[in-house]
Amino acid sequence: MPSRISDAFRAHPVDLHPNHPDFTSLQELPDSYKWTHQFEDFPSTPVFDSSRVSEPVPVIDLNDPNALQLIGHACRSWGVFQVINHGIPTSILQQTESTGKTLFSLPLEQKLKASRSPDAVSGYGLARISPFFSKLMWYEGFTVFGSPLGHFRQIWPRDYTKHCDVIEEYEKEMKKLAAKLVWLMLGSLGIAKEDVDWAGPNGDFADASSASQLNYYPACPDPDKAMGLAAHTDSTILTILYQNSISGLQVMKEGVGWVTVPPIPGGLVVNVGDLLHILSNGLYPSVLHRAMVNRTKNRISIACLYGPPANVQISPLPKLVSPSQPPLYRAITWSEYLGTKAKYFNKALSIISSPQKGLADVNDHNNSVKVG
Ligand SMILES: O=C(O)CCC(=O)C(=O)O
Ligand SMILES: [Fe+2]
Repeated sequence: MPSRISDAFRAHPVDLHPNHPDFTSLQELPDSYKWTHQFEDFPSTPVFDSSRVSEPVPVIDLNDPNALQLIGHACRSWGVFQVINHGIPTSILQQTESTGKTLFSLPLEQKLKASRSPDAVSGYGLARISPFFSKLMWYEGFTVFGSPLGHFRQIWPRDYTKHCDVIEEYEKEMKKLAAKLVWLMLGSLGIAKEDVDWAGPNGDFADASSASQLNYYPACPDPDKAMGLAAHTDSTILTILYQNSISGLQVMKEGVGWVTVPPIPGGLVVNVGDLLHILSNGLYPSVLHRAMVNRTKNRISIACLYGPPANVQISPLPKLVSPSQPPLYRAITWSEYLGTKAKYFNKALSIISSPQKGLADVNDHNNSVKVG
């Protein structure tokens, strides 16, 4: 059983590099990138009820005195919301975006110097979820877990320190915001600091782990047939996503279908991840989401993937369990969950459902089905 985050990935290597494309050289969408409804793994065949017009994804002002209730409602009914007045200086978000842009604009051979090795977490490469789909995604990404120094030195032999500083500052701010959001999300369920022993003596989640995921979706010659990042839920407690001004993120709203989350100036998207789904005993569903691409514009997004210390057992919080609400999931560490996700992808939550009925479901794997 993996005891560290990196061990979870080492146990499930994903070989991503041999055919890494240079998107700038492709004038037409190759067949291997064409996602169509004819393919059974096309992940966007929602049960779409066109008679129901969706409300927009909630936008919550963190200075609003009702923020706690609004967050609770958003988590329960959407599993996602946007926040404004979150306290992260715009300059930090802009500088991080600029580092991302600089990185992805480099020639392919330069980026490949920082390739993520098959059994590692950090580095440049395709989407980690790629092996679960027969079609390729119009996407490139760079994951930072721990220090980016080694990779950044390869990419920018001269000015790597500048970019390392940007990422470090971004991560520091994001971790602060993430801890605040976790308490708001749990607080809206009546959970107090003393109910979460791994939050640390000050309740500041000092031992929490996080990774930064830079996502890049180059302009695409045939965006209606392409997929940026296929439908998935995040294996986190929560994810904070910054998107540049180009729209692309969509979330699945039950009974409605895919709903676009439009970028709002200064706003950040907050996703409920699988581990919060578990902690909340299913009250807050992890949100199924995907990213679409654009014909003329390059899109960048930056995700802060926030989780607990790697070895803490995560299970439905005792306050949310009762004889009428038995625990839906067994206890699991983040490392172990990442290993389960790497193996079973969107079936991971049902695999750890309690009592262990999930194993029987493994064979009817269907990527379009929301788990949990
Ligand atoms: O680019 C986006 O909008 C989504 C990114 C995402 O889902 C992720 O990084 O997990
Ligand atoms: Fe995601």
